[in-house]
Amino acid sequence: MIKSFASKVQKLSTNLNIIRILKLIGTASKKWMLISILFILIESALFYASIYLIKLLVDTLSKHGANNLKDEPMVVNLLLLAALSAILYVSVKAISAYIIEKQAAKVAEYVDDKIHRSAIALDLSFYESPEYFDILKRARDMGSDRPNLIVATMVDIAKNSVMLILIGSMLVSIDWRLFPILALFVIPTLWVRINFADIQNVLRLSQTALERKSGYMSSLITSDIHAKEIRGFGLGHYIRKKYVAIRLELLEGRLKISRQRTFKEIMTSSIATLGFFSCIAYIAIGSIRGTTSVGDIALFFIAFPQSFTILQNLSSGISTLYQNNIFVKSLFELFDLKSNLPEPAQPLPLPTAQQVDLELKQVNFIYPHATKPTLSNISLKLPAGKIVAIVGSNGAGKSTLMKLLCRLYDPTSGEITLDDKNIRNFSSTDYHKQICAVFQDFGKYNLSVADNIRFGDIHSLSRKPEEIVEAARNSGTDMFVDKFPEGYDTVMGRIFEDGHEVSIGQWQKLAIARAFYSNSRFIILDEATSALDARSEQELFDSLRERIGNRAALIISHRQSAVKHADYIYMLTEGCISESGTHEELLALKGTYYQLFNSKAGTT
Ligand SMILES: Nc1ncnc2c1ncn2[C@@H]1O[C@H](COP(=O)(O)OP(=O)(O)OP(=O)(O)O)[C@@H](O)[C@H]1O
Repeated sequence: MIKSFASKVQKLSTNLNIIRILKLIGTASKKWMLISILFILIESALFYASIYLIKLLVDTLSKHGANNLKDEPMVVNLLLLAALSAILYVSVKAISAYIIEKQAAKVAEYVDDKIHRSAIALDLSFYESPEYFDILKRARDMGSDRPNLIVATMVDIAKNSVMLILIGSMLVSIDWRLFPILALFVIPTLWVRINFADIQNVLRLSQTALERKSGYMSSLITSDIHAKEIRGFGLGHYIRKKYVAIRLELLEGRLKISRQRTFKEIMTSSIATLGFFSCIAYIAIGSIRGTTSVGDIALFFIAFPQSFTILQNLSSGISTLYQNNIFVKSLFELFDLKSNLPEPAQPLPLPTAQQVDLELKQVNFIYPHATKPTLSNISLKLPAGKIVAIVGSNGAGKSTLMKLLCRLYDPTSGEITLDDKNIRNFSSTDYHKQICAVFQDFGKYNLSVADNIRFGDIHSLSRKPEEIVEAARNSGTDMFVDKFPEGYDTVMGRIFEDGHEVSIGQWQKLAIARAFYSNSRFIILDEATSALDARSEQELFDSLRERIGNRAALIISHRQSAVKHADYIYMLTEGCISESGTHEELLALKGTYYQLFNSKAGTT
């Protein structure tokens, strides 16, 4: 057991990330960390002083007897000092609690912000990976309370360690054997707690995916997104039962461990209590035989239960740290994740010329974790000021190509160039400003209409409010916004009380307005008009060239009406370009493009 305990302690010191946690706490609130340390020292010193003064008092009383008037001032002084240090001790303890709360709040704020910063810095591939979601879930599960708990536990461990040294030295002054005997009896409790914290951590790791699944089931039942289908198909109770089954499975795993731990804790706590009473018996015998002074007996009865409590507190503090280590580890894992899109050491300046082309040259792409390529040997050009379209059946790779153009992923091989320079040579912030995309699953921001449009160019300070109105007009958004009493200040969506819900097509117009508002050189529309009525769609595409000004546009669509005006069209088939040309040329070819738009399923 001793060997196993030693290896546990070693594992504990290497695995607990203590240094890194301390660094994190220091970075989050250096001032409050130093104040905390100061208060730990003051509190411990006062605690020691108040106990030691009582020992001196008892010694003085027992030496001369209470009727010795000569010692009266001394007794009064000792009494006053003991009372004063006890009052100071409780006051400092109360202030310490406030300091810990303040420090913990600072750490929680810092951790929260760092999680958000890390999540923002990661590229899209992390959001499409289950492993990343597991890390993110555990890091998010830190919650706002867990950093508080960790800070409070660390402070508690520090305080208890200092007190243990002070109280231990008191006990050693009575009899050196007392302290090691007590420690020896407490070790099994610590061993069991660490051991089970370890087992619990392994269980938590293995349960993360299932926890996420249960969270997903719960969100299906409670979210507004699925509310219609859940009711329409009567799925509510089916999903609820699945949720309950998962929760039961999770609970059973945890309870199994808790049952084993309860049994072992009863055993080890009994051993510790036995040690406690053995020491009392030892001192009681010493006092009967007259080998221990009355002051020492008083000191023992005050200090000994305290040292027992301190040892217990230390053991539960360490096991709390150990239990929370899985979340701390995930937090640091999240902080350590690096984007798969490296930034150039010396980014090139963006081209200044008006007319620059965006080009894919022999691009191949395989999704992370996928086994076969989604795009193979793609070469296409989006010339300055031109409108280019990409068509293809479901799963052909159109949206993937768009993700590469937006540099949400880097090609596996081949290159994408802007003005003949590989886009990897530009800083991603600079490059992202060159491209603006309306995705199939575009964002719906429950904010004002103006904010929804302004998000297209949020960093520019020189834009005028009239430009928001112009973008709204170009996308057809003005037709419904003008009817709102609060116009562009109207809050969209129904999440907030004063929100105004609009139709999916109207949301889509708002997303297009956002793209039009942006100052990018290139606009990509991926099925961006799928929810628009036929007239609005036709109007938009018929005059797209005027609406986008001198920018180039890439249109991804299944509809002939959306692509027929394009200067050039690429047909994508199973990740490869199978045909290319103008609308008329492709129809004349009578190949896949022709079949797509002239088959019964084809849309016009
Ligand atoms: N995140 C991903 N991870 C792995 N594979 C993916 C991922 N996203 C898409 N794929 C694969 O890439 C293929 C192409 O998907 P993509 O979304 O690019 O097709 P699409 O042409 O836009 O289809 P649609 O017309 O239905 O929108 C899919 O069949 C799928 O197998």
